[in-house]
Amino acid sequence: MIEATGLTKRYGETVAVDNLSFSVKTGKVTGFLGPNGAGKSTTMRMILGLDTPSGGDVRIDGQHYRDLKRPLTKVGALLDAKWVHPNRSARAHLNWMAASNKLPKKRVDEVLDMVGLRSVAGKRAGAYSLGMSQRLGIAGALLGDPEVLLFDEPVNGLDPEGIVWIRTFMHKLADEGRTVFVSSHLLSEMALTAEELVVIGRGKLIAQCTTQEFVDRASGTTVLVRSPQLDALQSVLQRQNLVTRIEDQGKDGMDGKALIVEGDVTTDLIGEAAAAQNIVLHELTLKRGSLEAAFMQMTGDSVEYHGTDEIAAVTAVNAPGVSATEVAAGPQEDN
Ligand SMILES: Nc1ncnc2c1ncn2[C@@H]1O[C@H](COP(=O)(O)OP(=O)(O)OP(=O)(O)O)[C@@H](O)[C@H]1O
Repeated sequence: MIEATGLTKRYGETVAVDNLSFSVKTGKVTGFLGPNGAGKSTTMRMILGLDTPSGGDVRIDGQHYRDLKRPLTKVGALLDAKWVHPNRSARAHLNWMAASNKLPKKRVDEVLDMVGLRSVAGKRAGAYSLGMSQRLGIAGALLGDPEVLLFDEPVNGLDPEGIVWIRTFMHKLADEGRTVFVSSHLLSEMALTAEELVVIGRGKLIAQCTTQEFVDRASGTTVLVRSPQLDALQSVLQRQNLVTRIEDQGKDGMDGKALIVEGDVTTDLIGEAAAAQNIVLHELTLKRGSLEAAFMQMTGDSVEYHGTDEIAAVTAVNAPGVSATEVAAGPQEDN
């Protein structure tokens, strides 16, 4: 478990991380999301004791990184995949890491097997592709068999096969009961990889919740209905105070009119309302928002212009019954 409380980092006038509090749970993959310059790398560096906080605190299972007796056996990290001497082989690099951290040499072959690099372990690391370098970085992070793993943008620049490999590997690590904290810009990838999210903007917390909650709260769900009696159905639903609109989604000259029902409605409710009036339905589909849409909404204007009120927004986003639209919109400004 990683726990940050009021974590702050200033670089001169720049507040890179601003009173940030969050926790990262054991046995799950937690995604760390935020626009460019949001403060993700700075936060990770503070977790690892590479930067000193200007204020607040971050602990790993109750301890500061600097107080860990054998840090690599507790926390493994991949911050920069190219942080390897280019003339060293992968095996020599890992042997050096193992020796300098008093870890058993046999562990080197184990981690090489885990990341699938054993057959190329004698090659110069400088000749590795980005995907191979990422695997080597992950092997280094796993060397001490740590409970906590931090990965900064591990899928950046990888091809689809590499991305799927990393995703599957992270799930495996979490299933083994480890704490996996991973930052990424690739939101659709995070939607598949992370069960939990910590979302920040301009150094401040925007949301901490499950990925599904984030998407649902920020972009909500709508229901799409196709029916030969759309107008009649729309009248029925409007009488129930539901917000509806008719969209033409037709292609190639086909009539593609569909009724879109907004808000937190269920397909059950609409199906039953239609049945009660003997209205025929051809399609009834629940449409969930995407992580991209939710992210844009949550980190857009609210971050840019309403930064000082985000802590209130976070409290609100975690409160039941508060719509994410209200949260994302933030307080009204008096102009
Ligand atoms: N050593 C430093 N000196 C001065 N400013 C810094 C330093 N490191 C980071 N910053 C600033 O702090 C802010 C947060 O940077 P950080 O790299 O942590 O963000 P990030 O979320 O990781 O961004 P990205 O996704 O673009 O890597 C930025 O405004 C950055 O310019």
